[in-house]
Amino acid sequence: MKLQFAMDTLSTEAALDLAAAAAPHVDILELGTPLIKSEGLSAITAIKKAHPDKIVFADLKTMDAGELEADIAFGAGADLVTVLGSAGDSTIIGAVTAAKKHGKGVVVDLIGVADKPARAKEVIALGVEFVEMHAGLDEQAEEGFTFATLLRDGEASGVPFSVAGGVNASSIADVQKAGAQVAVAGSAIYSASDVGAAAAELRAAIV
Ligand SMILES: O=C([C@H](O)CO)[C@H](O)[C@H](O)COP(=O)(O)O
Repeated sequence: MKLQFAMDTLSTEAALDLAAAAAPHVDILELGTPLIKSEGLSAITAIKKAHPDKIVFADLKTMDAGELEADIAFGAGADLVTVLGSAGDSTIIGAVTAAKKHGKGVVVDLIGVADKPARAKEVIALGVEFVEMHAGLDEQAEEGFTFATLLRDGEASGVPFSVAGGVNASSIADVQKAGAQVAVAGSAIYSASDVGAAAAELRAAIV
Protein backbone atom coordinates (compact mmCIF):
# COMPACT_ATOMS: atom_id res chain seq x y z
CA MET A 1 0.00 0.00 0.00
CA LYS A 2 1.27 3.46 -0.91
CA LEU A 3 1.28 6.41 1.50
CA GLN A 4 -0.04 9.77 0.24
CA PHE A 5 0.58 13.00 2.13
CA ALA A 6 -2.20 15.59 1.64
CA MET A 7 -0.77 19.05 2.13
CA ASP A 8 -3.74 21.21 3.09
CA THR A 9 -1.79 24.39 3.55
CA LEU A 10 -2.20 27.73 1.81
CA SER A 11 1.23 28.73 0.56
CA THR A 12 3.72 27.10 -1.79
CA GLU A 13 6.48 27.94 0.65
CA ALA A 14 4.76 26.04 3.47
CA ALA A 15 4.02 23.12 1.14
CA LEU A 16 7.67 22.94 0.08
CA ASP A 17 8.72 22.80 3.74
CA LEU A 18 6.17 20.08 4.53
CA ALA A 19 7.13 18.09 1.46
CA ALA A 20 10.85 18.29 2.28
CA ALA A 21 10.23 16.89 5.76
CA ALA A 22 7.82 14.12 4.74
CA ALA A 23 9.16 13.08 1.33
CA PRO A 24 11.57 10.37 2.54
CA HIS A 25 8.61 8.48 4.04
CA VAL A 26 5.80 8.95 1.50
CA ASP A 27 5.11 7.86 -2.08
CA ILE A 28 2.65 10.52 -3.19
CA LEU A 29 2.72 14.25 -2.48
CA GLU A 30 -0.75 15.75 -2.68
CA LEU A 31 -1.42 19.43 -3.23
CA GLY A 32 -4.69 19.93 -1.34
CA THR A 33 -7.57 21.78 -2.95
CA PRO A 34 -7.16 24.88 -0.70
CA LEU A 35 -3.47 25.11 -1.70
CA ILE A 36 -4.25 24.97 -5.43
CA LYS A 37 -7.04 27.55 -5.01
CA SER A 38 -4.70 29.79 -3.05
CA GLU A 39 -1.56 29.54 -5.17
CA GLY A 40 -2.69 28.23 -8.54
CA LEU A 41 -0.92 25.84 -10.89
CA SER A 42 2.52 27.25 -10.04
CA ALA A 43 2.37 25.33 -6.74
CA ILE A 44 2.14 22.06 -8.68
CA THR A 45 5.19 23.01 -10.76
CA ALA A 46 7.17 23.96 -7.64
CA ILE A 47 6.46 20.66 -5.85
CA LYS A 48 7.24 18.55 -8.93
CA LYS A 49 10.48 20.47 -9.51
CA ALA A 50 11.55 19.90 -5.89
CA HIS A 51 10.46 16.21 -5.90
CA PRO A 52 10.70 14.81 -9.44
CA ASP A 53 10.91 11.26 -8.04
CA LYS A 54 7.53 11.48 -6.25
CA ILE A 55 4.04 11.05 -7.64
CA VAL A 56 2.52 14.53 -7.55
CA PHE A 57 -1.22 14.51 -6.93
CA ALA A 58 -3.25 17.63 -7.68
CA ASP A 59 -6.53 17.54 -5.75
CA LEU A 60 -8.43 19.64 -8.28
CA LYS A 61 -11.85 18.17 -7.35
CA THR A 62 -12.97 18.99 -10.89
CA MET A 63 -16.74 19.14 -11.45
CA ASP A 64 -16.89 20.46 -15.03
CA ALA A 65 -14.52 21.13 -17.94
CA GLY A 66 -12.75 17.86 -17.17
CA GLU A 67 -10.43 17.79 -20.16
CA LEU A 68 -9.35 21.43 -19.82
CA GLU A 69 -8.74 21.38 -16.06
CA ALA A 70 -6.86 18.08 -16.18
CA ASP A 71 -4.82 19.22 -19.20
CA ILE A 72 -3.51 22.38 -17.51
CA ALA A 73 -2.67 20.52 -14.28
CA PHE A 74 -0.77 17.78 -16.14
CA GLY A 75 1.00 20.50 -18.12
CA ALA A 76 2.05 22.09 -14.81
CA GLY A 77 3.59 18.83 -13.56
CA ALA A 78 0.83 16.77 -11.94
CA ASP A 79 0.96 12.98 -12.29
CA LEU A 80 -2.55 12.40 -10.93
CA VAL A 81 -5.56 14.75 -10.75
CA THR A 82 -8.94 14.33 -9.07
CA VAL A 83 -12.38 14.65 -10.61
CA LEU A 84 -15.48 14.42 -8.42
CA GLY A 85 -17.55 11.25 -8.63
CA SER A 86 -20.68 13.39 -8.63
CA ALA A 87 -19.58 14.97 -11.93
CA GLY A 88 -21.12 13.70 -15.12
CA ASP A 89 -19.50 10.85 -17.00
CA SER A 90 -18.56 13.22 -19.82
CA THR A 91 -16.45 15.30 -17.40
CA ILE A 92 -14.63 12.19 -16.19
CA ILE A 93 -14.12 10.96 -19.75
CA GLY A 94 -12.69 14.39 -20.68
CA ALA A 95 -10.15 14.21 -17.84
CA VAL A 96 -9.19 10.67 -18.87
CA THR A 97 -8.65 11.92 -22.42
CA ALA A 98 -6.22 14.56 -21.13
CA ALA A 99 -4.48 11.95 -18.94
CA LYS A 100 -3.92 9.67 -21.94
CA LYS A 101 -2.46 12.58 -23.91
CA HIS A 102 0.06 13.28 -21.12
CA GLY A 103 0.67 9.67 -20.07
CA LYS A 104 -0.76 10.47 -16.59
CA GLY A 105 -3.80 9.39 -14.53
CA VAL A 106 -7.17 10.41 -13.08
CA VAL A 107 -8.51 9.60 -9.62
CA VAL A 108 -12.22 9.96 -8.89
CA ASP A 109 -12.98 11.44 -5.46
CA LEU A 110 -16.23 9.98 -4.10
CA ILE A 111 -16.71 12.70 -1.48
CA GLY A 112 -20.45 13.31 -0.97
CA VAL A 113 -21.52 10.37 -3.15
CA ALA A 114 -24.22 8.37 -1.37
CA ASP A 115 -23.60 4.97 -2.96
CA LYS A 116 -19.82 4.97 -3.24
CA PRO A 117 -19.35 1.28 -4.26
CA ALA A 118 -21.82 1.60 -7.17
CA ARG A 119 -20.31 4.85 -8.50
CA ALA A 120 -16.80 3.43 -8.03
CA LYS A 121 -17.56 0.56 -10.42
CA GLU A 122 -19.03 2.96 -13.00
CA VAL A 123 -16.09 5.34 -13.06
CA ILE A 124 -13.41 2.65 -13.14
CA ALA A 125 -15.06 1.47 -16.36
CA LEU A 126 -14.42 4.99 -17.75
CA GLY A 127 -10.66 4.53 -17.45
CA VAL A 128 -9.69 6.14 -14.14
CA GLU A 129 -6.74 4.76 -12.15
CA PHE A 130 -8.52 4.35 -8.82
CA VAL A 131 -11.26 5.90 -6.70
CA GLU A 132 -10.92 7.74 -3.41
CA MET A 133 -13.20 6.67 -0.57
CA HIS A 134 -13.22 10.11 1.02
CA ALA A 135 -14.87 11.81 3.96
CA GLY A 136 -13.91 15.47 3.77
CA LEU A 137 -12.89 17.70 6.66
CA ASP A 138 -16.48 18.96 7.12
CA GLU A 139 -18.01 15.48 7.05
CA GLN A 140 -15.45 14.25 9.60
CA ALA A 141 -16.64 16.98 11.96
CA GLU A 142 -20.30 15.95 11.65
CA GLU A 143 -21.92 14.06 14.51
CA GLY A 144 -22.11 10.34 13.88
CA PHE A 145 -19.26 10.20 11.35
CA THR A 146 -17.65 6.78 11.29
CA PHE A 147 -14.41 6.03 9.52
CA ALA A 148 -15.38 2.33 9.26
CA THR A 149 -17.96 3.17 6.56
CA LEU A 150 -15.17 4.25 4.20
CA LEU A 151 -13.38 0.93 4.67
CA ARG A 152 -16.61 -1.03 4.15
CA ASP A 153 -17.36 0.91 0.96
CA GLY A 154 -13.84 0.29 -0.32
CA GLU A 155 -14.09 -3.43 0.26
CA ALA A 156 -17.57 -3.55 -1.27
CA SER A 157 -16.49 -1.68 -4.41
CA GLY A 158 -14.25 -4.46 -5.70
CA VAL A 159 -12.12 -1.88 -7.56
CA PRO A 160 -8.76 -0.18 -6.75
CA PHE A 161 -9.31 2.48 -4.08
CA SER A 162 -7.65 4.89 -1.68
CA VAL A 163 -9.00 6.00 1.70
CA ALA A 164 -8.96 9.62 2.89
CA GLY A 165 -10.62 11.24 5.85
CA GLY A 166 -8.82 11.15 9.14
CA VAL A 167 -6.26 8.42 8.43
CA ASN A 168 -3.76 8.35 11.30
CA ALA A 169 -1.23 6.07 12.98
CA SER A 170 -3.99 4.13 14.77
CA SER A 171 -6.21 3.59 11.75
CA ILE A 172 -3.75 3.06 8.90
CA ALA A 173 -3.37 -0.69 9.54
CA ASP A 174 -7.14 -1.10 9.11
CA VAL A 175 -6.95 0.81 5.81
CA GLN A 176 -4.38 -1.69 4.60
CA LYS A 177 -6.44 -4.66 5.87
CA ALA A 178 -9.44 -3.36 3.90
CA GLY A 179 -7.36 -3.73 0.73
CA ALA A 180 -6.70 -0.09 -0.13
CA GLN A 181 -3.97 0.68 -2.69
CA VAL A 182 -3.29 4.06 -1.08
CA ALA A 183 -3.75 5.56 2.40
CA VAL A 184 -4.10 9.34 2.37
CA ALA A 185 -3.07 11.27 5.48
CA GLY A 186 -3.27 15.02 5.86
CA SER A 187 -3.63 16.48 9.33
CA ALA A 188 -2.05 13.45 11.01
CA ILE A 189 1.19 14.58 9.34
CA TYR A 190 0.97 18.34 8.75
CA SER A 191 -0.40 19.12 12.24
CA ALA A 192 2.34 17.16 14.00
CA SER A 193 5.12 19.04 15.78
CA ASP A 194 7.62 16.83 13.94
CA VAL A 195 6.30 16.33 10.40
CA GLY A 196 9.05 13.92 9.36
CA ALA A 197 8.57 11.74 12.45
CA ALA A 198 4.79 11.63 11.94
CA ALA A 199 5.22 10.53 8.33
CA ALA A 200 7.78 7.93 9.40
CA GLU A 201 5.38 6.57 12.04
CA LEU A 202 2.64 6.11 9.43
CA ARG A 203 5.09 4.45 7.06
CA ALA A 204 6.22 2.07 9.83
CA ALA A 205 2.61 1.05 10.49
CA ILE A 206 2.29 -0.23 6.90
CA VAL A 207 3.39 -3.86 6.66
O1 LIG B 1 -9.01 16.16 0.49
C1 LIG B 1 -9.03 16.65 1.59
C2 LIG B 1 -10.01 17.71 1.98
O2 LIG B 1 -11.06 17.71 1.05
C3 LIG B 1 -9.41 19.10 2.01
O3 LIG B 1 -8.68 19.39 0.85
C4 LIG B 1 -8.04 16.22 2.63
O4 LIG B 1 -6.77 16.40 2.12
C5 LIG B 1 -8.27 14.76 3.01
O5 LIG B 1 -9.49 14.69 3.68
C6 LIG B 1 -7.17 14.19 3.88
O6 LIG B 1 -6.96 15.00 5.00
P1 LIG B 1 -7.15 14.49 6.50
O7 LIG B 1 -8.59 14.15 6.66
O8 LIG B 1 -6.70 15.66 7.31
O9 LIG B 1 -6.25 13.29 6.67
